[in-house]
Formats: sequence, structure tokens, C-alpha cells
Amino acid sequence: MKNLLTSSQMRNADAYTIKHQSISSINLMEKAAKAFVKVFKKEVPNKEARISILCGQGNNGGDGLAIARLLYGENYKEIAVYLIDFSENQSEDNKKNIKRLLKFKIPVVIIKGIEELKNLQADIIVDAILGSGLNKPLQGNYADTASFVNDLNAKVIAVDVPTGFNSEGGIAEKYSGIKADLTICFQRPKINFFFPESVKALSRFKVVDIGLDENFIENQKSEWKLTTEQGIKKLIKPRKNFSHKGTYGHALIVAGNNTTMGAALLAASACIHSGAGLTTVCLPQSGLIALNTSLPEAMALPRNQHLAMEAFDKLSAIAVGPGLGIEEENEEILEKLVNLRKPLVLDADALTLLSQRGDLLYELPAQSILTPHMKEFDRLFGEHKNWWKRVETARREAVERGLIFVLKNQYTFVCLPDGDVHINSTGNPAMASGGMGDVLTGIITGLMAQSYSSADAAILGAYLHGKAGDELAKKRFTVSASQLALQIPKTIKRIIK
Ligand SMILES: NC(=O)C1=CN([C@@H]2O[C@H](COP(=O)(O)OP(=O)(O)OC[C@H]3O[C@@H](n4cnc5c(N)ncnc54)[C@H](O)[C@@H]3O)[C@@H](O)[C@H]2O)[C@@H](O)CC1
Ligand SMILES: Nc1ncnc2c1ncn2[C@@H]1O[C@H](COP(=O)(O)OP(=O)(O)O)[C@@H](O)[C@H]1O
Repeated sequence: MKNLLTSSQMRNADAYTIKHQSISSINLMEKAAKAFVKVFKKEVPNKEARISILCGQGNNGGDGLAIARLLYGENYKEIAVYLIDFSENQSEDNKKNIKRLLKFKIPVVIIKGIEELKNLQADIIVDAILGSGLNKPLQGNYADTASFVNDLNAKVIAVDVPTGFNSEGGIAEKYSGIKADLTICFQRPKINFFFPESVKALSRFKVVDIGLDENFIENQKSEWKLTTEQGIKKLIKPRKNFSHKGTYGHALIVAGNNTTMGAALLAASACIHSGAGLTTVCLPQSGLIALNTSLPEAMALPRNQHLAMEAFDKLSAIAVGPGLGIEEENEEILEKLVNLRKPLVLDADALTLLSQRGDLLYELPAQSILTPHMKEFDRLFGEHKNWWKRVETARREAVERGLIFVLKNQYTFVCLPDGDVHINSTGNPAMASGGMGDVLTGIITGLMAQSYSSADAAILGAYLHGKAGDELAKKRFTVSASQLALQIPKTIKRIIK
């Protein structure tokens, strides 16, 4: 897992690297510019493209100036540099890079007011006006420049971060900065890149290594962790010699209703394919034939008001909710499950029921995992103005109540009782279809049955779910939930190879 840092922590990482790796700040800037250019060359292979590089007066602008010089060296023919000269403060490395740039035949235009940009024509804009040093929303000339750039019919590639985009903290409802097609960012993605509101500022990002001290970065205190395949590989437990079905636990999935039986089948299939030794599905009588024919590996427990829960004590993992229905009898079952005092996996209708039963919500056994999407989360804890606030609530509730929240989205946030937030980077829009969440619940439950801790099951489950979807999406326009469940064993095998 990788630590994600705030901009001020990243500045410390810059300073530490400069001090301890005997590299000067101007050389670090050169390294950053080189790393940027390496990606840029792949993105813009056409050497005739008209490239306008907009440089501010700080170090982000300094990067832009170095990039201009390096692109010139790479034989890009049509480069123009615009010095956005709206303030008094020029950084030292920015000054040095201007001097270096002036030795080359690259046109440089000084921009004191927005009207001086009006003749700018470009296929590509390199946005190096403001970087992670942003300390307030853009106003005046800066905001006008951003809206001018946004109105150009050009591809915008931002250096480190789009001008005007704050790297962490809530993203303003009205974004006044530059909208970049691609952001090439240094060493670590910005925390805010993972929040859905970032679409206002960036379509995609790539991270390049600029040689900052990794030990320093990893030793910083940060609650933000980015899940990596290397980290995931370490979590996966190999199947043991002489093991048998009892070794891998017995999962119970309480799910399904007359019109939503598929949810139970999908969750059960995912649970089986994630490696649970035994899977029992507790579903209405009307679902028995479907279960027995589509998933012969699963056992069935007909769900009625006489459901005896004494035997549930022996189970290694229990999930409740997918397609369950919110009728009174299901509320009673949920209450009985909560009273077992074993960690549960709670999804879908179980979450809706909890939002109507605040008392039960606050009685959930510690280490239980809740897997809400945005609407389910807000039903539980009230409307949130933005995703930053939503994750803050999830984090607080996780810490206060010893629960785990798997807050689902393109990037899923896994909030743990120790306050850490693991951001899952796998998954893709081909997976945006009904039943995907049921499969995630099944995977997490299957992992818990195999005695993964709740935290590991949540982190690993979210990763495997997205990764299986990514693998399938390589050859498919859309990925269905049942396909994804079948892909899980292949994904796990590939990761541990
Ligand atoms: N050694 C280093 O420090 C390195 C820095 N790098 C680059 O440096 C950038 C950060 O540089 P800086 O800290 O100089 O920051 P910026 O280049 O973002 O500029 C900061 C300046 O802009 C002003 N400013 C902030 N918000 C403003 C606003 N809304 N309107 C008008 N002015 C505003 C600040 O007062 C400050 O003078 C990174 O994003 C990255 O591109 C890279 O070169 C890698 C190495
Ligand atoms: N665009 C996307 N990128 C990545 N993952 C996605 C995307 N769309 C959906 N998913 C994943 O699919 C799942 C959808 O869950 P949910 O909304 O509960 O679906 P359902 O209730 O239909 O089962 C989540 O795990 C989510 O992360």
C-alpha cells in the first residue's frame, strides 16, 4: 500500500530529498520535467503540434519552463511559452529556468493581462501556471485565464495538478480552474484525484516517479493509503496442503426475495468463487429451485419466521442484505443476526433497514463491514454536500464504532477503525451495472469465511472485485456481475503467480 500525502507533506518530501540525496532543487525540477516529457512524448507523438506552455511564477511554472526547453530538444517544432506574470513573487528556480530557456530559439510572451492571450492558438496547452502551491480559489486574472484555456479547442496537459485544483480537502462546487484532459503528476497522485468531483478538473492522470525519497514518504503519518497490487499480493493466503473444505470456513448469505433472488445467487456465486469452503444461502422457499440448479455447490436454508439461529454460532462469516427486502420479517431477522454479536457483512436492504433502525445501527458488532453506495450511506447518516464530507463521516463512524465502511464508487474508500482510509484503485465503468455490489458482498464474505480479518477482507475484496472487472473489460465493452464472480479465481491466481 502506498502512503498518499497532502501538498505540505509533499513539500517536506521535496525538501528532505534535496537535503539528503545531494540533489539541488533546480536539478530535482529538471528530473520532474524530464519525467513529464517522457509521458508527453507518448501522448503527443506529432512533432508539428502547436504547443503552448503556460507558465506561472512559482515552481510549477519553473517545471513548465524546463519542459519547454526539453520539448525543444526533442524536436517539437511549434513551441511557444507564455509567462503568466500576474504577481510579484517569482521562485528562484523559476528565475533560473527562464535564464536557461532564453538561450534557445523559443518564442516567449509575457502576459500581464488576459487580453494579451487572445492571439494564442494551440493544439496542445501545457498547464504549468499554478501547482500544489495553490492556497485559495482562483480569482481575477487567474480565473479568467483558466476559463480562456477551457474555451480553447485544445488538449490540455497539466503539470502535477491542474491550475486551480486543490490537492486535498473538499472540492468546490463551482470549480474555477483549468480542466485538463491529462494530468501528469509527480511521485504520488493527489488525494483529491480520487474524489468523484475531480471530474470537473481532470479526465485522467498519470503518475511519474521523480526520485523523491520513498522511505521518507512512507514514514509520514497519513491516513490515506492507496491499495497496490504488491500490497494485495502480501495479503493473499495460499491454499494449504492437506486442506479440506473445513479449512476455508462456512459462509452464510442471508439474501434474496421473490423479485430479487438474483442478488442472493450472485453474492453466493462470488462467495464460492472467492474460496469459501462451504456456502449456505438463506433465501425464501421460492428461490430453492433457482439456487439448486444454478449453483449446485451452495447449500440452502429456507427463510421463514421459524428460522433457528442457534446453529449460526458455528458459521465463520455471515452476510445479510442483497435483495433481502425490507419487510418486517426481514427486519426481525436482521435484529436476530445483530444479536448474535458476530461481525456481519451488511449490504443493500440490510443498510436500508438500518437507516430506519438507528438503535440497531449503533448495536452492530465491532468489525462488521458495511458496503454502502452513496445513497445508502446518506440514508444512514444524512445528506452530504460532497464526497470529502462523506468520507469524513465514514471515517469518524468507523473509528467511534469499530466498524468498517466500504464506501463504493469508481474509487472505493475503505474506512477502518484505526482511522485509515484505503483507496481502491481498481475497477472501471464497464462494471457499472446491477448486481455488482452483490458480488462484492459475496467476495468479502468468502474472504471472511477463510479467516481474513474484516479489514483485510474489505481491502482485498474491493481490490479483487475491481481487478477482475479490469481484466474482463480488456476484451469487453461491459462486464456483467455473473461474469465477474466467475473471474475471481483467475484474478487471484494471476496476482499470486
Ligand atoms: N523541489 C520542488 O519544490 C519541486 C516542485 N515541483 C513543482 O512545484 C510545484 C509547487 O511549486 P510552488 O510551491 O512554487 O507552488 P506553485 O507553482 O503552485 O505557485 C505558488 C505561488 O502561487 C501563489 N498562489 C497560490 N494560490 C494562488 C491563487 N489562487 N491565485 C494566485 N496566486 C496563487 C502563491 O502565493 C505562490 O506564490 C509543484 O506542483 C510541482 O509542479 C517540481 O518541480 C518537483 C520539485
Ligand atoms: N465506474 C465504475 N468504476 C469502478 N467500479 C464501479 C463502477 N461502477 C460500479 N462499480 C462498482 O460496482 C459496485 C456497484 O455496487 P452497487 O451500486 O451496490 O450495485 P448493486 O446494488 O447493483 O449490486 C461497487 O463495488 C462499485 O465500486
